[in-house]
Parts: sequence; C-alpha cells; structure tokens
Amino acid sequence: MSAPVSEKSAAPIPVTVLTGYLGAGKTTLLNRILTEDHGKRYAVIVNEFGEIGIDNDLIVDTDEEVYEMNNGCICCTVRGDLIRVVENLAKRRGAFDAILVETTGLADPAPVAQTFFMDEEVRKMSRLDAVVTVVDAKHLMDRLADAPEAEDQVAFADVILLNKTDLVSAEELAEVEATLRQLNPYARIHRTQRSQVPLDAILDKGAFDLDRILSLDPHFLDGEEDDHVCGPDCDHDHHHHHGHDHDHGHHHHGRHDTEVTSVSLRGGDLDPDKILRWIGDITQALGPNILRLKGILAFKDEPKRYVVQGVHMIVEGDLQREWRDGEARESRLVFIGRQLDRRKLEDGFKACLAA
Ligand SMILES: Nc1nc2c(ncn2[C@@H]2O[C@H](COP(=O)(O)OP(=O)(O)OP(=O)(O)O)[C@@H](O)[C@H]2O)c(=O)[nH]1
Repeated sequence: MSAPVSEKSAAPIPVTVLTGYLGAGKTTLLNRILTEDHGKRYAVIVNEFGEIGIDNDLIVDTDEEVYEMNNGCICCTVRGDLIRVVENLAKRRGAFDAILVETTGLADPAPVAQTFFMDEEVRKMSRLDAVVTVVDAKHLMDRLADAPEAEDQVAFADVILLNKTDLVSAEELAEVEATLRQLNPYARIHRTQRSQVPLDAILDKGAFDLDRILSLDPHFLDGEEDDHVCGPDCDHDHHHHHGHDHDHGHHHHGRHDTEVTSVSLRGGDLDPDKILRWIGDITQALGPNILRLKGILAFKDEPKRYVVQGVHMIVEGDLQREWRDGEARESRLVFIGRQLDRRKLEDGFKACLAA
C-alpha cells in the first residue's frame, strides 16, 4: 500500500519577507530566528547591496541553508534568482518548514512579495505569510524625509518591529509610532530592542493581506513591466518616480533613491588603533551621508576577526570568532551612503594598513 501524501508535505511553504531600511536590525532579527530553539527548519535567502558580500558573514553559523543573492536590482536580476531559489527549495519541501527572505535595506518589498503571486510554480509551492518590517526608531523620521524606500517598506508591512527603542526618548518613540500608524494603520507594531520579539509574533502569522495590498496598489498583480523597482545597481533608465503614479491611493511604489552608492574596501592586516580612530573620525565627519558601514577586519597579531557596524554616527564593533585555518585574513569594509568620496575612503583605509 502506498503511503498517503501527508497534508504537511503538500501544503505550501510559508514565506516571511524581512524588510526595513539599511541598518534597522534585520540581520539581528534573522540571527535571533536562527538561534532560537523553535524546532523549525528554515531556509534563508539573503539579498544584499554592496559590492562585496559581508551580510552572509554576519549571519550566525547555522545548520540552516543560506542562499545569497548579491547585488542587483530586485526587479531585473534578483527576482529571477528568487524564483529559481524558491523553486529549487520547494522541490525539497520536506527538508524545511519555512523560508525567510531578508531583502536589502534599499529594496521596495513589493516586487519581492509579487514574486509569490506572479510566478505560477512559486505560487503553487509557497505562501507569503507576512512582510515584517524592522524600523530604526532613531533614524526613521529622517529617512522618511529623504528615502522613498523607507516609506514603502512601512506601508507594505504586515508586522512592524519598532526597533532601537533604547536610542530614543519616550516622546520621540511615541512620535515615531504615531507616524507609523499614519502610514500603515493595519500592521501590528511591536516595540523592540535588538529586534527581540517572541517569534510567534512574526512567524506563521498568515498576515499577508492581498486585499489590503491591492487597495494600496491596484496594479500589484498586473505584471512586471510597469510595476517594478530598480535598485541603484540597475541599468534601467531611472526616473525618480517611475512606475505609474496612479491617482487613487497615495502609495507610489517603485520609487527609489538613485543617489545611494557603496564603496567597498579590501586589504590585509590593519593597525587597530589607526583604523578605529579613522572610522570614528570619518563617521563623525560624514555621519549624515553614511547610511551604513559594515566590516570584517583583520587586526595585526590578533587571532580573532573584528566585526564593525555603523548606522550614521553610531558605530559598534567587537572581536568575534577566530580566523579559521585556510581562511584568508582579509579586511573588508563597506560604506553605503550618499556622496561618498571613493578616493578619500580608499586613501584613508590604506593609511591604516599595518606596517
Ligand atoms: N542600540 C541599538 N542597536 C541595535 C539595535 N538593533 C540592532 N542594533 C545594531 O544596529 C546595527 C545594524 O543592525 P543589523 O541587524 O545589521 O541591521 P540590518 O537591517 O540587517 O542592516 P542592513 O542589512 O545593512 O540593511 C548593528 O550594529 C546592530 O548591533 C537596538 O535595538 N539598539
């Protein structure tokens, strides 16, 4: 007698999309999900912005499968990648219980979400469970003023983590929360520090609401051509407001910030005093333009990797695991921001290399 196909194996795999502006706390949340003892197996898909892959290195060592989709515009290249990865995962659907997709901080979540409705195969195999948006309580108001993606991410959320509550006063927090409510009256908002939230508040919620999304964006299901968003790396003609500016509803998605670029620096062993002083100086001087920095650094005579991260002027760093045998001791540092002076950053970095 052949075994009956179990309900479970035939059920579509839930997909959670993690979004939020650069540095909001998405990877922190992802690491929390991957290390917590929840008895589930996740496949993780990460899409990052910047020339050298650092994000993947900042994700905790895990038994879960992690797929990187580096660089590129979510509409043009990454969506194809996403479809392929999801299709391959779905073929092995017994191997895990759910899929997590972490988008770059510069992505509009709409095209990622669309993928789960537009592509026939993907639609059969998976179910978009929720779009979870992580918000930096300290920097959100500034980003709403100058980064259209930040607003799209909030408007699109089913669940919002209002993160970094430790960095703002109670009044500021209330103001940010009221703004979030205005932009998105429907999402459940959780106030968090270090993205700490009970996982059942964000996973397997069945929260994605297609009707609501269609009311925000009536063309959501219409197809790719006139409804996509291009990342800064994309070759498409860029208009600041491309896509259609439909007049019903005030949500114009497809907007993005073409001014944001990244500068990636690589080198060998660094002088720790020099590099830390330099990073401190440069973030003080250029803070408003440095949206994000991340690096994995090799300090001279130090067996451990130093991981540094910054959002504007707030920089943190610590020694983490040891460099492994056979692993090249290469220092990598990425700046993402506006009006970055590549030459100046390269020269400054070089001057910190260990003698
Ligand atoms: N003070 C404070 N820092 C936080 C909090 N949550 C995260 N951080 C720090 O903020 C920085 C960015 O966090 P990530 O989780 O890497 O942010 P991200 O959204 O994944 O960043 P990108 O992938 O670059 O868009 C790191 O240095 C974190 O340690 C928080 O609640 N409070």
